[in-house]
Amino acid sequence: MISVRRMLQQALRVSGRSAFPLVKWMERWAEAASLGPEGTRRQAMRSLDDMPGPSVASFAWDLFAKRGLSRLHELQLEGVQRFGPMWKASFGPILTVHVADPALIEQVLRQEGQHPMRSDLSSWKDYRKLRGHHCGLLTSEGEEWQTVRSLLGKHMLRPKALEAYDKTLNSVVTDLIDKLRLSRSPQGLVSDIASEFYRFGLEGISSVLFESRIGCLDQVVPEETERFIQSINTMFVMTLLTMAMPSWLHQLFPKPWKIFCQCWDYMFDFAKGHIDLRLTAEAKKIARGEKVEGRYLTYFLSQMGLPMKTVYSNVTELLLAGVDTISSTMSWFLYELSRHPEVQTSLREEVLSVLEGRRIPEAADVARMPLLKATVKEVLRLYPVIPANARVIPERDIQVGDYLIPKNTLITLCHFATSRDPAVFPNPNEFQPQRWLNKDQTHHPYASVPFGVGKRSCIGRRIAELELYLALARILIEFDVKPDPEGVSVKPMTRTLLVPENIISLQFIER
Ligand code: HEM
Repeated sequence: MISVRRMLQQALRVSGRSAFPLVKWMERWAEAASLGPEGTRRQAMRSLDDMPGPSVASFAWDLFAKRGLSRLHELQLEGVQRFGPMWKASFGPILTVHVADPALIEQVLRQEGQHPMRSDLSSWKDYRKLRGHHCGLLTSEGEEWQTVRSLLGKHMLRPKALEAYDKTLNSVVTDLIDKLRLSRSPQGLVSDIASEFYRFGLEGISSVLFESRIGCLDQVVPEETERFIQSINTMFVMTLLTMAMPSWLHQLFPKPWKIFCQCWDYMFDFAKGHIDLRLTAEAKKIARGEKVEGRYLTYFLSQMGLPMKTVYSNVTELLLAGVDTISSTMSWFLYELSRHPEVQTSLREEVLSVLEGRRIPEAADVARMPLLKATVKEVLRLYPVIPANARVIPERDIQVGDYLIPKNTLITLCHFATSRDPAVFPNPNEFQPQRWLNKDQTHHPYASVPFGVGKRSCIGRRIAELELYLALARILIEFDVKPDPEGVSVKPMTRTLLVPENIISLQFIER
C-alpha cells in the first residue's frame, strides 16, 4: 500500500503544480486506505499463507492420537504459546483460523455483519437437512434466525419478562434441595453432583418452556428423561467426531454419524411429545371456554404464526441448551467453594444479609448480591462451558490484526485461552472472585465472554443467570458444602462443551 502511495505522489508531482489539489486528494485517499479498524495503522496485509500453524498431519496426530478432542481447550493455550495470538489449523476437512487475543476477538465480532453466523459447516445442520426438520435458534441463519431471535428476545432477555420465571424456577429449586437431602449418604456425601444438576437443568428449562413440571427431580426419574439427558451427552461427544471426519469417512465408519442421528431423533421426539401434550391441554381448555393464561415460552412461540416445525426445532434446541450449561457451571461453582471456605462464608453472609430472615431469594434480591455475581463470573472465566466460539463471515473478506481473512473462513474465537491469559488476569489459574469487584483490576471487555457478545450472543443468558443465582443462593443457605474427603482435584475436559473430567462428589452438611 505504501509503495503504491509513493508511486502515485511521484507520478502526480512530475506533472506540475496544476495537479496539486489532485495530489492532496490522492494522499488523503491513500492515508485512509492505510488505516485499519478504529484508525490503527495498517501494516502490509498478510494472507492466510503467511499465518503460522501446525501441519495437517501434526494437528491430526494431536487430535486423534493424543486425545486432543477432549483437550481442545488446552490446545488453545498451546497454540498461543507456539504461534502467537493467531494461527491456522485443519480440523479434519475444515481449515480454521484461531484468534486468541481479546482485541483481535473484538475486531472479528465488530465485523460480523447483520446476521452473524457461527459456523456454516455443522453436523447439526446436516442432520436437520437429512430429516427435513427446521432449524432452531442455535442452527438457523439469516432472516429465518432474525425472525425467531426477535420474538424470543422479548420473552428471554427483557428484565420485565424475566420476573415471570422466578416463582416457577424457585419451585424447581425447592425440589432440588429436597433431592440433594435425599441423595446424601449418612456422611452427607452426594455422589456425582453433575448428574443431579443435569436433571435440575432440564427441569428448570422445561418449567420455563412449558410452565409445567416433567418429573426430573422426582425420586424415580421417568425413563424418557434419563434417555433425553443421555442423548444430549452422547450427541455432544459425537459432534466433534462427526465434524472432524470428512464425509467420505462417514461411509467407511458409519457408527459415529448413526449414533449422532439417533440421539437427535430422540431429542426431537421428546420435545415434540411435550409440546403436543401441553398445547393439546391448552386447546381443550379453550374448547371448554376456560381462560388460558400462557406465560410459558412454547405458548408464545406457538402464537406467533410460525410453522409448527419451527416451534419443535426451537424448543428442542432450548431444552438442549439449558441442561449441560447449568449443570457444569453449578458443579464447578460448588467444587471451587468447597475448596475455598472463606469465599463460601462471605457469600453466605451476603445472601443472608440481603434476605433479612427470608429463606427464598427472588429475582430482585440478586441485584444486591455483587459477590454472588462476581463468583459466577469467576467460575465462567475459569470454566467457560463453551470454551471456544466461532464465526463465519460470508459477505466479505475482513482484516483481523495484520491478516486478511477471506470470506467464508471459519474463525475460532479462543476465549478459554484469553480468560486464562496472565497478561489480562493476574494469577489466571487461581479462583479469585474478588478480582471482579476490584475497580483497579479492569480488563479488556472481550477477555472473558462466556455468553458471547452482540446480536448472536446467548439468548438464554438472563434465564441461566437467574436460575444459577436462585439455586446457588439457596444451596448456601441450606448447606455447608465441603469436599469429598476421598476426592481428587478435577480438571475440565472438552466434550464440545467444557465439563468436569472426573465425577465431582461433595458433602452437603445441614446448617
Ligand atoms: C451458564 C450458562 C450458559 C452459557 C455459558 C451459555 C453460553 C452460550 C454461548 C457462548 C453461546 C454462543 C454465543 C455466540 O455465538 O456469540 C450461546 C448461544 C445460545 N444459548 Fe446459551 N449459554 C448458557 C445457557 C443457556 C440457556 C439456559 C439457554 C436456554 C434457555 C441457552 C440458549 C442459547 C441459545 C438458543 C443460543 C443461540 C443464540 C443465537 O444463535 O441467536 N443458553 N450460549
